[in-house]
Amino acid sequence: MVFDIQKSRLLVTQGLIGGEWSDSDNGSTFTVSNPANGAVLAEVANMGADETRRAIEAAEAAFPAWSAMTALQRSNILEKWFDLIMANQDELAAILTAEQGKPLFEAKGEIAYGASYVKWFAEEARRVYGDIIPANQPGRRNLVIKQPVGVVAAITPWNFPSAMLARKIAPALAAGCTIVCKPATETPLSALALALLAEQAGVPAGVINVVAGARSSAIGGEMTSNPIVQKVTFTGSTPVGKLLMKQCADTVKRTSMELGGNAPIIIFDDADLDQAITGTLISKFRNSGQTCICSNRLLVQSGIYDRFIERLADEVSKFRVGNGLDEDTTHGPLVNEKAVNGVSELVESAIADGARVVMGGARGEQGACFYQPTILADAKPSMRVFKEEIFGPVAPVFKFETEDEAIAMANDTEFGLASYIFTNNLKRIWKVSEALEYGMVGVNETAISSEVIPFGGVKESGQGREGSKYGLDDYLETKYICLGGL
Ligand SMILES: NC(=O)c1ccc[n+]([C@@H]2O[C@H](COP(=O)([O-])OP(=O)(O)OC[C@H]3O[C@@H](n4cnc5c(N)ncnc54)[C@H](O)[C@@H]3O)[C@@H](O)[C@H]2O)c1
Ligand SMILES: O=C[C@H](O)CS(=O)(=O)O
Repeated sequence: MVFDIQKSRLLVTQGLIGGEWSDSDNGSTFTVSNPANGAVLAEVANMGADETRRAIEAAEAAFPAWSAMTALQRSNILEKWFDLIMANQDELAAILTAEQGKPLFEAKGEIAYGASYVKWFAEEARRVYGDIIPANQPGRRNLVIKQPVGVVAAITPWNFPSAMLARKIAPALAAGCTIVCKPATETPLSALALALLAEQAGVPAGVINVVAGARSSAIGGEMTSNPIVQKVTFTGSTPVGKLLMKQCADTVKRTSMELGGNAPIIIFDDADLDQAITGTLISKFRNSGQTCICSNRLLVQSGIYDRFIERLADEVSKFRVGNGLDEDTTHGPLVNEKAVNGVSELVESAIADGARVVMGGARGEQGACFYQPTILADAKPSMRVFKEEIFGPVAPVFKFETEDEAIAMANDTEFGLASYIFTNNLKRIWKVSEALEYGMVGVNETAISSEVIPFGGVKESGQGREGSKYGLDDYLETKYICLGGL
């Protein structure tokens, strides 16, 4: 059964500032619509710099009490939040699919994935240890303690509107920080629903604040310039990430950046072809190709090139593209028409440069936000689809001859987020994994994300890690205390 989100008590259209749900100062709103059919879902409070400044001040006011709580007290509240998210998984998923478009089964998976970070950091909260360093001089003790950085600002993307936010709020609160969040303009409803459940879990007023708005640069400008904000954590495109880093420089804020990708999936002649096809379907077409770790370039060794394309086309032809709220849909729309135009332009450019359309290659007939699942053969490194993040259901397949050629092709990009290799040669696994300039390498597996691993990239894919035992470091400062005169 699919929830009617208009009847959902989790459908919130106001921002959250200092524990108060409120309209924008000037009463303006912005429209959130369903990309599958253009239906208007809600009019949401269109907040800007003034509301953001008040939210930052509310987070500052809440910080002393929240950071003074014991780790166990914060942990217990995060555990309650986890329980409430999972108890409302279906309703949250329906809201997510309605505003973002992904199929319901993927949305349910995303809700559970985001919740797993809440549970993980509820546990990690209780393990923020310090050190006692052996004295290098008599009469003193060298102590190291970890303290929360303070007020955090978080800006998140539309492609995982629930999980990307949970992946930031959970470690921030676990560390003792307070936070002001700006969800993507396309998908604010998932963020607001999460904040409502956090309030019900007992997160005190001002600890979590959410300012949604179509004036992203105004909100971001306040977040990056306000001296109260000690850290900005951003997930989104590399160009916006670079802009935010520059804006943060004037007040030397700490930043965590989860940015764009251009993942290679390298399939060697000796790969298990069934495994490689399954891995490609997941890594290329999940969320209709709108994930930061989607395989953007399929590098296939010459010996299995034709067989791989044939097998992949056979599987892709089984997709059922449509409205994510229809339970038999396997792949939904792109987030908006602008995204479809971008994907279409990249495909047309590749075709003009010699790529062969094996299947798809045109806009979907289901509606303005749909693009057909597409496979392009004879793709070349000179093409835009090799250099640019496609962010759509398009699989350009490139041929290579040797291991060294594959490594060189894979690393020929300014991005460095995820990469994948399929081979059963142990020596090759080590050589290629260590040679790839990426933050993450999947070997014979592409479903590599989880709360227990350090998610993040190198080069222009970002800095910092989310999840894992490393994930709290981004929200903690290390303080050295020299205890003398002993
Ligand atoms: N590395 C990761 O974990 C990860 C995860 C998801 C998405 N992404 C990347 O995000 C991109 C797609 O998401 P997107 O289209 O939402 O990215 P985007 O950069 O356009 O927007 C991301 C967020 O930034 C906001 N924003 C845009 N301009 C801003 C400005 N000037 N000041 C402040 N905020 C601003 C948007 O409203 C949104 O909330 C892709 O490049 C994808 O690879 C990366
Ligand atoms: O799009 C980016 C997400 O981080 C992908 S994942 O859901 O974490 O794998």
